[in-house]
Amino acid sequence: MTTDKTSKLVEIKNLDLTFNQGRSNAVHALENISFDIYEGEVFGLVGESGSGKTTLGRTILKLYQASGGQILFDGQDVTKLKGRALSDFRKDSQMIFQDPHASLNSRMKVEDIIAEGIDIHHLAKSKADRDAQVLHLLDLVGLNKDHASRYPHEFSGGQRQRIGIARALAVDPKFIIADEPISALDVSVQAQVVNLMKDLQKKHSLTYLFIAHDLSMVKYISDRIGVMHWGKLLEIGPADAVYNHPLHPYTKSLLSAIPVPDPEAERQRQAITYNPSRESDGQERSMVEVGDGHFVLATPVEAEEYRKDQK
Ligand SMILES: Nc1ncnc2c1ncn2[C@@H]1O[C@H](COP(=O)(O)OP(=O)(O)OP(=O)(O)O)[C@@H](O)[C@H]1O
Repeated sequence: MTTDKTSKLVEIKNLDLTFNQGRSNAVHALENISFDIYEGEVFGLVGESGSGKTTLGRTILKLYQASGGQILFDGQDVTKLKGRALSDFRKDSQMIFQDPHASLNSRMKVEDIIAEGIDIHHLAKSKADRDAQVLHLLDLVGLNKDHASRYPHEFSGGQRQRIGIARALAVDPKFIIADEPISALDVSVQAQVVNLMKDLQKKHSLTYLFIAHDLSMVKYISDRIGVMHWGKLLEIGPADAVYNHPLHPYTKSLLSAIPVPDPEAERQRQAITYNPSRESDGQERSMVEVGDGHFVLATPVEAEEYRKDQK
């Protein structure tokens, strides 16, 4: 995978979001999140359920309003987009959802689901052009023309996710947020869908934010990985570094939960329990670069410990 480290497609600066602000049920879902996603990069975002991954994705796409901070897309402040610029942003950034069953309108034919964005953004010159685009998209995702006139319930989970991918690709986007795109699929088809997404990313020079809780699959598709917990980014680094030399105890704990295929290694695998007390001790922490491009949320003292740990 080639990553152009000079060109930032998405810049997230000190992003904050509190749901139900000022009420007793307030949730601080995003806390001072800063990171960039480079053009052509796959950025994997991992963390357990409730850590804020979906909220972060939806906030980047302007589906939720941030309480503070800034999001730049192609250098433009997302919160300030209006009119034509907003419409372009809506076309350039697409989402693939976790549950392909719930996210596809069951009363629409596949061709109309796939062509939704083409219609909204007036990207077809004629009905024949629209049909041709749909056929091309079906082919791209490994489906065929006979599938165009069918309904979502006639497909398997993996095929439905392929329809969701074709729908996202239909408008020729730059950026795709895939929110746990394989979590709802049978293990046997998960790798096929990830491989397809990887191929398409290369072919179409796409940039992905790939959200998942399973680090093993994320490692396979991502250039860099960010680890989230309780609304905070705890660690960011090259995929290999985060996977092979995790720094933050939370990342270590996440990794230790992954089963290993080798039975002997699996027998010896010890799950590490994470003690989150350091996250609520009131100490000020910032992202510190401990290794090459490998950052961890730490106090100066902890940063030293992480540096030693790395050696
Ligand atoms: N619309 C909302 N209103 C209020 N609270 C919300 C809303 N959406 C999410 N939350 C809360 O924000 C926190 C982060 O949720 P989020 O769905 O972003 O986590 P997640 O990491 O994507 O989890 P999952 O893997 O289960 O989707 C949770 O505590 C959740 O209950």
